Amino acid sequence: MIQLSGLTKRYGEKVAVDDLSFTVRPGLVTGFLGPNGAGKSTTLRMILGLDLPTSGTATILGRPHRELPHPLRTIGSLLDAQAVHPGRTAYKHLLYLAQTNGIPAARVDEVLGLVGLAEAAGEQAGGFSLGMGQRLGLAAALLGDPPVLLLDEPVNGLDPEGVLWIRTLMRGLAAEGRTVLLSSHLMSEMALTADRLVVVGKGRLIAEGEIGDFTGAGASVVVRTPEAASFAGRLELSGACVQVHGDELLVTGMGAPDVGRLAAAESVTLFELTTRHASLEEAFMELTRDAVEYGAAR
Ligand SMILES: Nc1ncnc2c1ncn2[C@@H]1O[C@H](COP(=O)(O)OP(=O)(O)OP(=O)(O)O)[C@@H](O)[C@H]1O
Repeated sequence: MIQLSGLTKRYGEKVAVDDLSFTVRPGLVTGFLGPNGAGKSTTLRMILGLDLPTSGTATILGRPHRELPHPLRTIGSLLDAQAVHPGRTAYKHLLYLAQTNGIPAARVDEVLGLVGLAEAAGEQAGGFSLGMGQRLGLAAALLGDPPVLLLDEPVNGLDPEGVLWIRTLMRGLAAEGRTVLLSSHLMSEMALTADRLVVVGKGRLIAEGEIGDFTGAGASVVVRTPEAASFAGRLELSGACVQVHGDELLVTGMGAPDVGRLAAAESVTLFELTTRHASLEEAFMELTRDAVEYGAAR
């Protein structure tokens, strides 16, 4: 469990994180989503004790990071996968981390296997591809077998196979009961990976909830009927918003069951009755419309 309460970070006049409060629960993948400059990295750095909040608190299992007796065994993180000494082998890099955190050396081989780097254990990290670097970063995050994981843009720059691998790994870790917080500006990726979303813009909380809450909110119903014009009028009388395109109606403000019931009551023939969910991308754009720092002119 990660808990943020009134978390705020100012850099001079700039408010990077503004009174942010939310809880990240165990057993789920929580997506931390926001446009560039929204304050995601600053928030993650404060959770990890790498930046001090101007005010407010961030706790992991009830304690601020600096008070954790065994940080790596409590929270594993991946912020910048390139932050590895280039001349050190993958094995040595992990061994050093293990030794300085009271983790048995045998765990190094375990995590190297877990992330698919067993073969490359003796290679210098400086020669790693982006994907291998991400795998090594994840191995470090998993080293202490922590109940909480926090990853900043873990799929950035990965090929489709790497993306699928990370997605499966994240879902598996959450299924084991761990708390997984994943930042991203890729809403399409979040739709496939996360159970819950926390959306921020300009440092502030914009929305949080289950993935379905986001796509469900923008749902519309497509109706095809030979009696389009008259049925549209009837729907509007019942409070729905209707756009007519030939024999097709796009209905908002009324769910498919109610549209179907009304059609039955009025003996209207329907050729199609389909709920169309807004994509997460559409929902995200709508939510963050006013919070994009440097968006294209509209
Ligand atoms: N050390 C700093 N000094 C001054 N301003 C900073 C500093 N770090 C971050 N900021 C500003 O705070 C805001 C939030 O930045 P942050 O990197 O946390 O956003 P982000 O959501 O992670 O963005 P991105 O997706 O682009 O990484 C930005 O406007 C950024 O310019």
